[in-house]
Amino acid sequence: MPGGEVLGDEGGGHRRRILVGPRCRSRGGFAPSPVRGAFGYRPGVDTQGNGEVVVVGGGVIGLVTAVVLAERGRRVRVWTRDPVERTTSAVAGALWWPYHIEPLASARAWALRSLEVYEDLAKRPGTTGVRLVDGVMGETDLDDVESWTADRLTGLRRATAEEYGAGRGIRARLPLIDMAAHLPWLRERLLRAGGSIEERTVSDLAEADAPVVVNCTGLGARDLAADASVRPQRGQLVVVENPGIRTWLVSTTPDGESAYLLPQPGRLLLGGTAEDDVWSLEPDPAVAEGIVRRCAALRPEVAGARILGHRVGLRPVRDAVRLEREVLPDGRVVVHHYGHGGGGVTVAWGCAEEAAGLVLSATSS
Ligand SMILES: Cc1cc2nc3c(=O)[nH]c(=O)nc-3n(C[C@H](O)[C@H](O)[C@H](O)COP(=O)(O)OP(=O)(O)OC[C@H]3O[C@@H](n4cnc5c(N)ncnc54)[C@H](O)[C@@H]3O)c2cc1C
Repeated sequence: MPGGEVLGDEGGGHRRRILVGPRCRSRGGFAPSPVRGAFGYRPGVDTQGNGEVVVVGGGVIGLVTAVVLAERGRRVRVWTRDPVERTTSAVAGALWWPYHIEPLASARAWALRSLEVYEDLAKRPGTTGVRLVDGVMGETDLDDVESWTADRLTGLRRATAEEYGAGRGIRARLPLIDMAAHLPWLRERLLRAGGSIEERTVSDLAEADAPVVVNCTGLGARDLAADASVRPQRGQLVVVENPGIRTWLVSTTPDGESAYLLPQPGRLLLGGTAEDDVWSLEPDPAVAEGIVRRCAALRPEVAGARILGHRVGLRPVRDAVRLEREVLPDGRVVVHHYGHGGGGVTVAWGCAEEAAGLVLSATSS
């Protein structure tokens, strides 16, 4: 991993690959703390004031939350079972649009806040992986979109028949994020802000030896927070050589299947599927064939494009994103922040700021 320093790599039960950045090294770093007390927490430690936070989960939600906290002066350690490249977040397309995420009103507000951040990051696309790209969202009414985006979308208008003959749609310039570049960039930003990242699997949130723990484990919260209401929604994508498509396109067929084309640097992503309660991470060849067929019906040049690979991810869907504070019996605070469904990238900055607010109010009261 570029930029970070690996401090430790222990054998035995826990993998412990720890990355720290320059600010962290200069002030002594975050060595892994020994396990203390019945819950791995040292009784009698200041539970309010020392500003230290453990964020469990290093997907887009955990990393952005950690960045916001670290840049607001908190000492932040991220504990993640998987390196960023193997998270659901790394599978995402990732177009800015609140999709399969509830409650919609909050998701839209978080999305609009995140839009501001992404528009700024898009000034440095080569570094951040964020670009503003034109495209068409099918089966969508202009009035509906205008009602919640309040003039915030660049170039928003009805799509012409030439742009989208398949039906009604809107055209806009939206953030399209290359997660292969963006997640490592977020990781570096966190390290630069003094945070650290440790690869370790947590079996109990009380293991974290900090006064505040933020639970950003996505689907992992099923076990970690004993929350069966967060469920997998399987999504499959096909990665092809780009035959020259520069704009994104999202469409729904009359029988409710989705088809989307997202041009990313060096490749074109074709989607997709949304299968509730399916756990398999194996790409299904028949599903892949259907995706290519649906996309080729929209953009015929895709039909012969060389397939570079297949991707599958499990969206952590929930009736509502869980963003709330829980006080443990020993006085420590857990902020739960998971269940972002198909819109985690879209809302990341808005809801991370809200999560950070819960953390900061817990440590300042
Ligand atoms: C095919 C597909 C396309 C998508 N397209 C888009 C899109 O265009 N736009 C958009 O906004 N969103 C999109 N999404 C949704 C988006 O990917 C998710 O909403 C987002 O990745 C959720 O992020 P997360 O950080 O909560 O979860 P994850 O990325 O799953 O991260 C969870 C983290 O928790 C860690 N963890 C879990 N359990 C434990 C444990 N016990 N101990 C330690 N660590 C643990 C994991 O290792 C990981 O680091 C798409 C998803 C899929 C599958």
